[in-house]
Amino acid sequence: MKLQDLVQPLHLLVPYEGTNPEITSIENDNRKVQNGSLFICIKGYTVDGHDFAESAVKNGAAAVLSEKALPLSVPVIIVNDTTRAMAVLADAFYNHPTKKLHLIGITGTNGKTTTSHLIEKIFSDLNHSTGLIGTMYTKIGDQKIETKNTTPESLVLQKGFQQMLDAGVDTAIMEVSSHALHMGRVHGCDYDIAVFTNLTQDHLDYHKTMEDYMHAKSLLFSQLGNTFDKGKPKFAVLNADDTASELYRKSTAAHVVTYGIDNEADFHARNIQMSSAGTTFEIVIKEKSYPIDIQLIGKFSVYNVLASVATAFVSKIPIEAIIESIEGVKGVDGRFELVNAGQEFTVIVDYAHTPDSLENVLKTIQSFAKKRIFVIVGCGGDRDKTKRPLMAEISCRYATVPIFTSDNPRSEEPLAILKDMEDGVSGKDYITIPDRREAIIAAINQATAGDVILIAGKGHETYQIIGSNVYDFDDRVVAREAIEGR
Ligand SMILES: CC(=O)N[C@H]1[C@@H](OP(=O)(O)OP(=O)(O)OC[C@H]2O[C@@H](n3ccc(=O)[nH]c3=O)[C@H](O)[C@@H]2O)O[C@H](CO)[C@@H](O)[C@@H]1O[C@H](C)C(=O)N[C@@H](C)C(=O)N[C@H](CCC(=O)O)C(=O)O
Ligand SMILES: Nc1ncnc2c1ncn2[C@@H]1O[C@H](COP(=O)(O)OP(=O)(O)OP(=O)(O)O)[C@@H](O)[C@H]1O
Repeated sequence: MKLQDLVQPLHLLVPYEGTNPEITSIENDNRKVQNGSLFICIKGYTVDGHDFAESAVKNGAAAVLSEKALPLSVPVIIVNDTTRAMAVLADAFYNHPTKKLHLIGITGTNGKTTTSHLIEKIFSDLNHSTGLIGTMYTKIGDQKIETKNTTPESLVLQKGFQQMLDAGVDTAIMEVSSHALHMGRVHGCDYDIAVFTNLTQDHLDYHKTMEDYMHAKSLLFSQLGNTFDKGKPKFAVLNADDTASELYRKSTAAHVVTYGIDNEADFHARNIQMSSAGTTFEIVIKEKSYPIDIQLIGKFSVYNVLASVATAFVSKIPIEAIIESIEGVKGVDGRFELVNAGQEFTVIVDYAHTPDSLENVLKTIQSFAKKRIFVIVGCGGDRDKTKRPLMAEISCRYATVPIFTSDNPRSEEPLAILKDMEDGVSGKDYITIPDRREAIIAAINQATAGDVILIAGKGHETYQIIGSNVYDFDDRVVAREAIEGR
């Protein structure tokens, strides 16, 4: 693609009419630049990409996109915000792939991964070829690729969509983080359906206030309403029981459908009955009631199911097929996952790492636990510090034996993170064991028949980040070894 054509969608104040090289790739990392690349300078959190422009040109860059004038031998195109411009160019370079996909975006504090997996299951059970982008991995057809971010940056994202099309994928389901929305990573994605799960405290290290966090998520819904050229209606699927939905309703020009339990909604759950094996309820749609018997537990699972049912329903999948598919879901990796090695007590590994999700999971455990509840919990380093005392307080409120430990301390001192947690529970009973393996072993060694142990925070993760080192660590493996070694 010629440079002048490529930069046209940027609608530059003064259109670019300089030399017009053929652009063979777009890169924002000078180490990946090849002959003919357009190098985009991004001011990062650790380094400034503008400092690598000269080296990019040496590596073969045919042009550079920058936020300032640079003395280079190739054309330099200047824009105010290279990150946003990169999203527009990536979409154009890969020929607007999301216009050819049925694209579903899911945002919210909790439940994005679970809901996206449920939706993906429904579509693939109906022989759709699906793609999935989220915290656990990116899936393109049958191939799974490890990811660094829940929502990758725009170049990776748009290339991924193009690869999906090449692999015959027709439906892409993606988690959309508030960071990605705020940074403009998903700018240019043509969503068909945007789903909101819920909004509770998280990521205040980045967003600073809940208002800013709530507003960032609204961008998905305003973006949804802006494009009508796919020849089919667009839908915002909102949680009627979460007050933030009001803002998202106002933000979008798309059709709004709601789901809920406590308030009236287009997809309404009633007669919810929970056991330790699963949940039954009725889904009421347009005054018709459909019974469903799922293998997931907790009120939060009912919300995730309702959001998935609503999304599939507005995608014109028959309700009977949707229900059959969801009833077949046994669980999602690292979400309320049982570790069973023949022991007489229950061990659950769950990804709950926000106050709200921890409380939901502990409440659910409380509803069936007959004896003591142990919780092993930590808080991530270099992340929202205000969560720490709250996570500790919730643990002490619901668990008989709260054990505070480490969870990816990163560059922070583990004991300092634990101190922040302890500040939320002075005078309460808890145990502090900084080493996560020792904490798990201690709980398992103390447990007796009928107890429940929740190992919270890491779910599907298979590592522990201490300093800048990444160590192999899987709560499920450690728990199994501890049970076998008892
Ligand atoms: C704060 C943040 O968002 N950081 C993201 C950012 O990294 P960064 O700003 O540190 O980048 P940098 O290393 O300073 O580099 C700046 C520029 O120089 C370039 N560079 C750099 C070095 C070099 O030798 N040559 C070169 O050209 C880089 O390619 C880049 O373009 O760009 C990286 C590549 O796109 C991201 O992976 C990284 O996300 C990190 C891992 C991160 O933790 N992000 C969090 C805040 C995040 O986005 N989280 C959300 C939600 C998670 C949740 O819901 O729990 C997510 O969607 O993941
Ligand atoms: N709808 C929900 N409401 C509240 N808590 C939930 C909900 N769904 C799941 N959870 C809890 O939150 C944890 C994380 O769930 P999930 O991975 O689906 O969320 P997520 O939004 O993808 O999280 P992240 O953005 O951190 O990746 C689960 O392990 C469970 O404890």
